[in-house]
Amino acid sequence: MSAKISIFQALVFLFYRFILRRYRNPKPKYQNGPSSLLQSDLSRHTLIFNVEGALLKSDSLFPYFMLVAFEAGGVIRSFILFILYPLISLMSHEMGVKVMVMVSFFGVKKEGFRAGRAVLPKYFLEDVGLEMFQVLKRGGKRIGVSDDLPQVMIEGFLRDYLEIDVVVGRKMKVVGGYYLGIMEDKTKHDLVFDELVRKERLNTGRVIGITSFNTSLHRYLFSQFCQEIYFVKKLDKRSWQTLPRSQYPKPLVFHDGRLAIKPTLMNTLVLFMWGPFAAAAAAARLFVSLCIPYSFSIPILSFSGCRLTVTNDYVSSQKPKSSQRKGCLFVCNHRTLLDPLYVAFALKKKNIKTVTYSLSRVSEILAPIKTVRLTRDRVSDGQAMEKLLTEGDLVVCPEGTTCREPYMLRFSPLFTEVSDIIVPVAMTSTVTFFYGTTASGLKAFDPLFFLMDPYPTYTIQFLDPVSGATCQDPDGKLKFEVANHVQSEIGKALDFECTSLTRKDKYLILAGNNGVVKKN
Ligand SMILES: O=P(O)(O)OC[C@H](O)CO
Repeated sequence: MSAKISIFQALVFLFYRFILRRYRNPKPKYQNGPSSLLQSDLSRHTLIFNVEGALLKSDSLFPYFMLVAFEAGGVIRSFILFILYPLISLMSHEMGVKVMVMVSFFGVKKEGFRAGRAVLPKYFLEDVGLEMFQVLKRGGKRIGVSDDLPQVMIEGFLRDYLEIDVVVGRKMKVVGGYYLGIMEDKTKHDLVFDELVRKERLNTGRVIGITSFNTSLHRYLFSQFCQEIYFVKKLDKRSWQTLPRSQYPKPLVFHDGRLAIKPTLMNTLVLFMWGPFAAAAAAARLFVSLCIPYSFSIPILSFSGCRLTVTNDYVSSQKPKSSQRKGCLFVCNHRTLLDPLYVAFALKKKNIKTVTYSLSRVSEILAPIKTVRLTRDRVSDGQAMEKLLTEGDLVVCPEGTTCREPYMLRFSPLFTEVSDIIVPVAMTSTVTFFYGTTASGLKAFDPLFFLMDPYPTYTIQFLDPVSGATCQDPDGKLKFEVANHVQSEIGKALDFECTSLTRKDKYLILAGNNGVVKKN
């Protein structure tokens, strides 16, 4: 009998152990760096990683909150965040984050908040550690969790650009459509995370956690549900390389925001110190370019920091006889609204005209060359361009909108029908502090921001002329072929990738509208 009981007891014990193993959390295996995962097959595993602790290389969240403060709140708000930083750095990590969230988000309209999708992805991508990215790429399912960053700041970057399946950031409290500047309670956040990981555990059974030593909350939660936990040390991060642009899962073609520099503490200090000089520089440069003849203004502007390099000068004698009666049609890729003006500088000609689409009234008034608005009606726009060509040289940017990155948007083919000779112009423009373009901001400030930069730089390359599509084109294909050819010639000259993206695509991503400008 006693033998029978002991067999029964052993069976119960075995069963109990089986149940325990299956349904209770086994002790997780703690590992040091996640690099050993590079050798394992993770395709059936779920990887849960801490965004700020294990994916981003930098230790400071200040630049990201500064971007929100500057782009969504304005200069004064960003200045407040900057002067509060010494105090913030004396606070506990949690309190510091709370203050940064409050300063950057308080009173910002939820509906109009686009920085998370349009501005931050560029800066987050430039901060991703290559080693960690390679580990994540191997995972079957990837879950990104943040203990400190609001969901609205990380969701766009993680989902749209890194293709992370689930993102769990901190939710923000909203009253009357405006952010209160307070994140939801941590315990609520923990519950969401807890629930998610529990489900994941039941679905896949194999959950690996990757976090850092600093995130106490996730250390506890990760240990509850993950079979293996990997810890990233600050020292590991320092040796990580940055994810190169060529390995971005989705290319970063468009981004918005005025700041062209990551606002680290030091960069922000420099930006605020440059502020008063920036306003003076913009005013002086504007005056010089409007009121002084090119022969004098060009050297003065270059002395003030505006740089223009013309490679492969355009020789007007290249112009063939057939177009002698007309002006020359210059077709360029579009970097800023000042492209046509820089073509005029390069040619040292003031009598040059351009057609525009979404130029603000202020920019039209300030423009030292004649600008004519397009209507997006093929016939009347074509006639307007032909008329302008009879008056002299014309600059056209057929992308219809600017692009900051090394990509070119689709070339609208209308320009091919108005001239039998086209001069492609390859342009690049670089800035140090401020972008002179915007999709969702005030376009009237575009030229000012460009001129406020310490070294606004342009490089212009005149390419060999190509024939237009003014001759017989029965099936209407020629104009597209010519437009694509001009695009690819410019692309080759600049080493830019040609895309079929349009103005509409850009505005949908950055501003949530289709980029159509209201007639006024
Ligand atoms: O970048 P966008 O859309 O403001 O385009 C600027 C162009 O100069 C419009 O004609």
